[in-house]
Amino acid sequence: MTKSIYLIGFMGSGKTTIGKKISRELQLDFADMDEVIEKRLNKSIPMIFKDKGEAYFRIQETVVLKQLKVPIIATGGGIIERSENRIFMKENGIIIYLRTSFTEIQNRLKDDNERPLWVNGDSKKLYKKRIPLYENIADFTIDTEKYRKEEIIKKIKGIISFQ
Ligand SMILES: Nc1ncnc2c1ncn2[C@@H]1O[C@H](COP(=O)(O)OP(=O)(O)O)[C@@H](O)[C@H]1O
Ligand SMILES: O=C(O)C1=C[C@@H](OP(=O)(O)O)[C@@H](O)[C@H](O)C1
Ligand SMILES: [Mg+2]
Repeated sequence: MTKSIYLIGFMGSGKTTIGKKISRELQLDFADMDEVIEKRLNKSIPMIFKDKGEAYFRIQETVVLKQLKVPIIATGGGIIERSENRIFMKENGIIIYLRTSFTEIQNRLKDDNERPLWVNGDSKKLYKKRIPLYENIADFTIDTEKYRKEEIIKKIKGIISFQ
């Protein structure tokens, strides 16, 4: 395993779920960036946003991104917000974009209250702003509605086996 696999995509696209499954099936180390940040700060994401604000969270994201050296990394949906994150992932990894329609995201996150930017603010506007950012840096794009989870995992396994 030379380069890390970065899973990117909007909130609810399945980065955490799929990343965990792949790491289990391939016996590869995995990191979910949100989990790493929550453990480091001993605070939930909502509490970090509430107590420290989004800007502070974004700084923590960049610090963690640059420190993580494991094969499979599930990023947070906003990792593409900062250009230094985009550049770092492009230079240090293989980027797989889990593409999901906004309607499907709404279905998956309808009861969610763990994502401050989903619960508050204009998530549709955020979605539209971010899609080009995901698309521009992706080395591979997988439609998470067109394929079942098992098929998504099989595709990612294929990408890993070729690198
Ligand atoms: N391919 C998929 N099809 C249907 N539901 C999914 C899929 N991937 C993830 N989910 C569900 O969507 C929700 C968000 O998944 P999660 O892995 O936390 O996404 P992310 O880390 O990208 O925000 C969870 O309830 C999860 O079970
Ligand atoms: O889209 C975003 O800005 C965020 C997505 C979340 O991760 P998931 O994409 O895993 O939900 C988490 O990093 C935080 O709530 C911010
Ligand atoms: Mg996640």
